[in-house]
Amino acid sequence: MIELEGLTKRYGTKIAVDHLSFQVRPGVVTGFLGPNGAGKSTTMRMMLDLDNPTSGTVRIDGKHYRDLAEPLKYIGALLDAKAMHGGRSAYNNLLCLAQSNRIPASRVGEVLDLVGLTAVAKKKSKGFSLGMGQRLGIASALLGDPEILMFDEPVNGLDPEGIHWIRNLMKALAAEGRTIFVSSHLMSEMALTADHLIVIGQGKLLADTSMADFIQQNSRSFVRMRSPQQERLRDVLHANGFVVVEAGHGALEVDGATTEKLGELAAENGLVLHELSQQRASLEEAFMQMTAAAVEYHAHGTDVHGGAAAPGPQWGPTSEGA
Ligand SMILES: Nc1ncnc2c1ncn2[C@@H]1O[C@H](COP(=O)(O)OP(=O)(O)OP(=O)(O)O)[C@@H](O)[C@H]1O
Repeated sequence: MIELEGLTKRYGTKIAVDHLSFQVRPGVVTGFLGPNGAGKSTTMRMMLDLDNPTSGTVRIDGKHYRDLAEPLKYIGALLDAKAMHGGRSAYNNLLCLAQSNRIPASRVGEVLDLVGLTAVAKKKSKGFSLGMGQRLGIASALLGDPEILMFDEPVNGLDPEGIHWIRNLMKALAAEGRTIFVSSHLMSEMALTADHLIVIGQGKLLADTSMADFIQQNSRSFVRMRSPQQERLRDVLHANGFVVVEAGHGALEVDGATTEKLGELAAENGLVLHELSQQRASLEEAFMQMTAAAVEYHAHGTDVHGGAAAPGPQWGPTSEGA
């Protein structure tokens, strides 16, 4: 368990992290999202005592990081995969880390095997590709077999096989009851990996909620219908009080209804349907909807909503009521 209370970081007049309070719980993968410059890396650095908070606290299983005797056995982190000593082999990089945390040398071979780097264990890490460096960083995070793991952009530079591997690794580690905290800019990937989300914007907490609730609360959900008898279908829907939007290509979009209800209504009226499908926005659309006002760096002349069909933004933290 990781607990943040009122965590704040100022750089001069800039508030990078603004009174952040949340908990990262064991047994699930928690995604950490926010637009560029939102304060994710600063927050993660403070969690690992790599940066001092201006105010507020972070507790790792109830303790401050600097009070953990052998921190790698409590919390493993991949923050910057390039932080390894390039002149040392993959094996020696991990061995140094293991020795400083009284971790047996046999564990080095185990984690190299786990991340698929056994064949290049003796090679200097400066010759590693981005993906290999990322795997080495993940190996170092796993070295102490910690209960808590933090990954900043872990799929950066990984090929599809590597992305699949890290996704399953994170899920498996969470299923073992570990606390997994992961940031990523790849929304499609996050949607497949995370169960719970912490979203920040301009250093402030915007959401602390389950993935399903986040998408539901920040996007429009509707049923899409197509029929060769479109006009009659529209009349029937109107007569039954539904709000119908013409979506082009002969499709109608109906808000606030289930596919069951609309299918039955069509059948009662002898209407043929070619399509009846529940549509829900993606995590990416929901994310852009929520963070639109908190984006620090906009590209000029670009619609940041990317055509997301959604009502006006909802502000303030959302919560599962946990
Ligand atoms: N050492 C520093 N000195 C001054 N400002 C800083 C420093 N580190 C970060 N910042 C500022 O703090 C804010 C948060 O930065 P941070 O890197 O934590 O955001 P982020 O969410 O990780 O961004 P990204 O997604 O782009 O990596 C930014 O406005 C950044 O410019």
